[in-house]
Amino acid sequence: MLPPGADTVVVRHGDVGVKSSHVQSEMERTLRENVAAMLADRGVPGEVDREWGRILVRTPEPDRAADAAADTFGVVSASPAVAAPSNLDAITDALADTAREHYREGAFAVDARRAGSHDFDSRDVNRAGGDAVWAAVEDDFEPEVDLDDPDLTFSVEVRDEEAFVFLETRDGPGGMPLGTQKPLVALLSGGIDSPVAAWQAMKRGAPVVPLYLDLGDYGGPDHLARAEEAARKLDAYAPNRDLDLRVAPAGDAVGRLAESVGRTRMLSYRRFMYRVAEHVAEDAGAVGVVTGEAIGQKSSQTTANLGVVDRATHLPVHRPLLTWDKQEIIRAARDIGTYRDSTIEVGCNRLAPSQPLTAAPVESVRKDEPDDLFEWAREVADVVERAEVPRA
Ligand SMILES: Nc1ncnc2c1ncn2[C@@H]1O[C@H](COP(=O)(O)OP(=O)(O)OP(=O)(O)O)[C@@H](O)[C@H]1O
Repeated sequence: MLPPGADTVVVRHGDVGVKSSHVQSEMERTLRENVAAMLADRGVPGEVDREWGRILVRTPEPDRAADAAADTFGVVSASPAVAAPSNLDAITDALADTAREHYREGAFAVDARRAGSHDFDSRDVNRAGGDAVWAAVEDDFEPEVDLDDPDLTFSVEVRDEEAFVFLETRDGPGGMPLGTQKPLVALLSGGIDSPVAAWQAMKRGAPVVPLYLDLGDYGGPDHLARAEEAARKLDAYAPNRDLDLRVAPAGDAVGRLAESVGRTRMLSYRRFMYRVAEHVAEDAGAVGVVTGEAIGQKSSQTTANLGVVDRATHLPVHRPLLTWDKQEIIRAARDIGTYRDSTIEVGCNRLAPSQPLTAAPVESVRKDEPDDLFEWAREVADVVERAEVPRA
């Protein structure tokens, strides 16, 4: 619900506020750029300013602008609002106009916050605002005040020169502005988990370089399409970043592993995958790898085996979903829009041996895997290609 004459979106951010003033200022600058990029990507007109620990979007389309802001990493919430001069008369006028437009029944409250120097305080705004709302509607119905559980809350934020009146607060993803961390290579498969993991890393400010290993005969024709679709969905959260999917042709290497390695095959495959990711990271200036692995989800993801596969790379392997249950992951995938209903036959399943080891000693994994496994990884990384992902 928008107040009449709504012309601004008040955007709040969270973690940014706990940094030193220099870091905070940098982060706010990045957030401002990202909100502006999100608006531009969606064709929403607006000017984005930074003021007193808030981002303000001045826009003729506050509804769409609030949605765009609420999809931007680092944003805690966004409220489409009408701006008024910060004096009691102007604020109560805006509240009365808003009440006439939207207050039809039930109980209401006025919830004011104030910062800066004024000759009134927030209790004065609550009192005068409450009277104004009451007077605006009392000829039509009997208004009621309920400060604990109102049906409609008239919110007011008063700052030095301006005040903002709004009725709703849309939740953003929270986290930190994208670009405030160094990038990570996101291993993106055609599955449900890896896009959620990449999104989580992005939410904490790290841009991702999406990497897909094309498993050739061990994959499936729609795996690549799935990975591309996931990259496209992620790209919609980061319009000013390069989220083209990088595709590594790993079919030959995987075929050779299938022929030559037994019960530890999946671990060698994953060690190979991390090595490819490491080389791609070096080329892209990324400082780590992010995957959708979770403890115990597969035999290669036991606590013991995660340790074995980590030894293949000097880069940290980040696993945001490490402790998540599948249902939580599915819920998150639905929320962020990367969930695909139909399950695919995963290439890894075709590659998996019938009796994989759940706690393989790293020495025996190394002994059984081809000596030149990591050379294959280098060769594959050298011919990685970009699949340009058309915008969503
Ligand atoms: N072909 C691939 N290309 C890139 N990354 C992959 C590939 N296969 C697996 N991964 C990475 O390894 C992680 C664990 O692999 P696993 O076999 O459990 O994935 P999956 O079930 O195919 O897909 P997901 O984990 O995305 O649901 C994935 O979350 C992903 O980060």
